[in-house]
Amino acid sequence: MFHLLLVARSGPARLLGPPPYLPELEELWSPWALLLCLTWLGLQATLYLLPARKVAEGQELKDKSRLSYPINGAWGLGPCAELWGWGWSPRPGGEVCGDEPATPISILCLFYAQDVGGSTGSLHTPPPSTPSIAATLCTREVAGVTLRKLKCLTNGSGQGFQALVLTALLVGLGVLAGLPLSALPEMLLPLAFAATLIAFIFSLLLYLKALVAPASALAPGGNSGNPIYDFFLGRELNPRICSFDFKYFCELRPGLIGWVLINLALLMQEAELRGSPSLAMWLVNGFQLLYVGDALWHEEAVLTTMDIIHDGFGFMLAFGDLAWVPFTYSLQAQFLLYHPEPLGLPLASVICLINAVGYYIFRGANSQKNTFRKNPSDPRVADLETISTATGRRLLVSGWWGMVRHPNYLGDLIMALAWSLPCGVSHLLPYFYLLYFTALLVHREARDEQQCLRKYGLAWHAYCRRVPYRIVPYIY
Ligand SMILES: NC(=O)C1=CN([C@@H]2O[C@H](COP(=O)(O)OP(=O)(O)OC[C@H]3O[C@@H](n4cnc5c(N)ncnc54)[C@H](OP(=O)(O)O)[C@@H]3O)[C@@H](O)[C@H]2O)C=CC1
Ligand SMILES: CC(C)CCC[C@@H](C)[C@H]1CC=C2C3=C(CC[C@@]21C)[C@@]1(C)CC[C@H](O)C[C@@H]1CC3
Repeated sequence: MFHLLLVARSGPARLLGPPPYLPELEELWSPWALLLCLTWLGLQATLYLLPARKVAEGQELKDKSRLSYPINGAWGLGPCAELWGWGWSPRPGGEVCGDEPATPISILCLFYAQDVGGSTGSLHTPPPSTPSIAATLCTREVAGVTLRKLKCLTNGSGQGFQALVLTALLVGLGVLAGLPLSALPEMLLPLAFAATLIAFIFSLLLYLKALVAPASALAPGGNSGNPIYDFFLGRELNPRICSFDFKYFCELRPGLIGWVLINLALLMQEAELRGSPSLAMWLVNGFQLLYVGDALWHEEAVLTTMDIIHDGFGFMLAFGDLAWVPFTYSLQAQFLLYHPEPLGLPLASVICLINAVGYYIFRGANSQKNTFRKNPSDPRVADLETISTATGRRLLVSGWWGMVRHPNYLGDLIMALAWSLPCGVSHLLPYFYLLYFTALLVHREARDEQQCLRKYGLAWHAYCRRVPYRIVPYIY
C-alpha cells in the first residue's frame, strides 16, 4: 500500500519498479494524522449509533440465533416524512392512509408501532389486500387526542446511505467554514500509516477479546491454533460490544466513506492546482461515488456476504476496511492529481457507457439474487427457473445467474476497468485496482464455490453443468 502511495505521486509512476524513495519515520508518523483518523472513526461510529427505526436480521448462526443490524435511519428519505399528527403524510397522489391500502409504489411506507411510556400504541393493520406494505400504523392516545406515527422510506434506503449524506453535509459545511480539505492529499502517507496502526492495535484487541469469547462465537477459519494465522484471519465471527457490530461497521462505513472523501479532496486540490478539475478526475469521482452510494443504499445486502457470514474479523479485514479501501481504492484519483490526463468527450462518453454496463450487470445481478433470497415469490423473480437443493433453498439457473455463476463479479470488474480508463494507457499503476480486484474475485469465487459445494452437493454440480462459466461467459 505504501509503495502504491509513493509511486502514484512520483513522476515515473512505475508500479513494477522500486519506490521512488524510502520515507523516513518522520514522514510516516504524525500525531495529527492519528487524531484525524480517530476523529473520523468517532464521527462514523456516532452516525452508526443514530437510532435506527428498523433492524435487519443476519443469517442464522451456528447456535441457530440471528443477530440484529441497524438498517434504516431515523428519518425518512423520499417524498414522505415522519410526522406526529392526525395520521397524514404527503405522498405522491395526495392524502395517506387511515386504513386504506397505500399504493405499493417504489416507496415503502413503513408504519410501525411503538410503545410510548405508559400509553400503549394501538395498532391499525392495513388490510391484507395491501400487497407490499408489511407494516402497521401506529397510533397513541395523548390527553384524549389520537396521534398517529407514520414513516415512509424509499425501498432500501440504508442507514449507511444516510451516514454518507450527513457526512457530506458536515464536510460541506466545514469547507464553507474554511476546512482545508484540499490539503488532505499531502497527508495521505501519514494518514495511511495511522490507519494501519489503528487497524493493527484494533486487531490485537479483537484477538484478545476472542480469547474469552464462547466457542459458538468463533469463526470456522480463524482458529487454527497458530496465533499469527488466527490474528490475520480473525478468531471471532461477529465481535460486538452491546449492539455495536465492529465487522459490519468497519466494512461499510469509515473505509468506504473515507474513500470518496479522499477522492473529493484530490479533486479539490486539482482544482486549486489547475484552475478546475479535469474531466478524468470528475469521471473517477463520479463512478466511485456511485459505487459507494450503491453499497450504502443496499447495505442490507452485505449481511449475506461471506465476510459477514463466514470470515472472522481479524487484521485482514480490519486493515482491508480501514486502510486498504480508502488509500488504494483512491489510487486512480491520486494518479490523476500528479499525472493529468487529457480526456476528450467522445472517449469519456465511451468510458461512461462501459461503467453504466458494468453497474447495470452488478446491480441487476445482486438485486435479483438478494430479492430471490428474501422472497422467491416476489413477482420480479418468481418466473425465473431454479434448481431445488437438499437444504430447501433453491438456486437460480436463469436470469443473470443463468449467464455465469457470479454475474455480479463480472459487473464489478467491468466497472473497475471503467475506473482505470480515464487515466489513459501510459502507465500500469491506475490499473492496479483492476489487477488486484481480479485476483481477489477469482480467489473469492473459488472460496464461494467450495462453500456452495458443501452446502448444496449434487445440486451445485447440476448448477455447474447448467451454468459452466464462473465469471466471464465463454471465457472463465
Ligand atoms: N469492491 C470490492 O473490493 C469487493 C466487492 N465485492 C462485491 O460484493 C458483492 C457481493 O459479493 P460476495 O460477497 O462475494 O457474494 P455474492 O453476492 O456473490 O453471494 C454469493 C452467495 O450467493 C448465493 N448464490 C450463489 N449462486 C446462486 C444462485 N444461482 N442462486 C441463488 N443464490 C446463489 C450463495 O449463497 P446462499 O445460497 O447461501 O444464499 C453464495 O454463497 C459482489 O457484487 C462483489 O462484486 C466483493 C468483494 C470485494
Ligand atoms: C487487504 C486484503 C488483501 C483484502 C481485503 C479485502 C477487503 C478490502 C474487501 C473484502 C470484501 C469487501 C467487500 C466490499 C469492500 C471491500 C472488502 C471489504 C464491499 C463493501 C464493496 C461494495 C460492494 O457493494 C459490497 C462489498 C462487500 C464485500
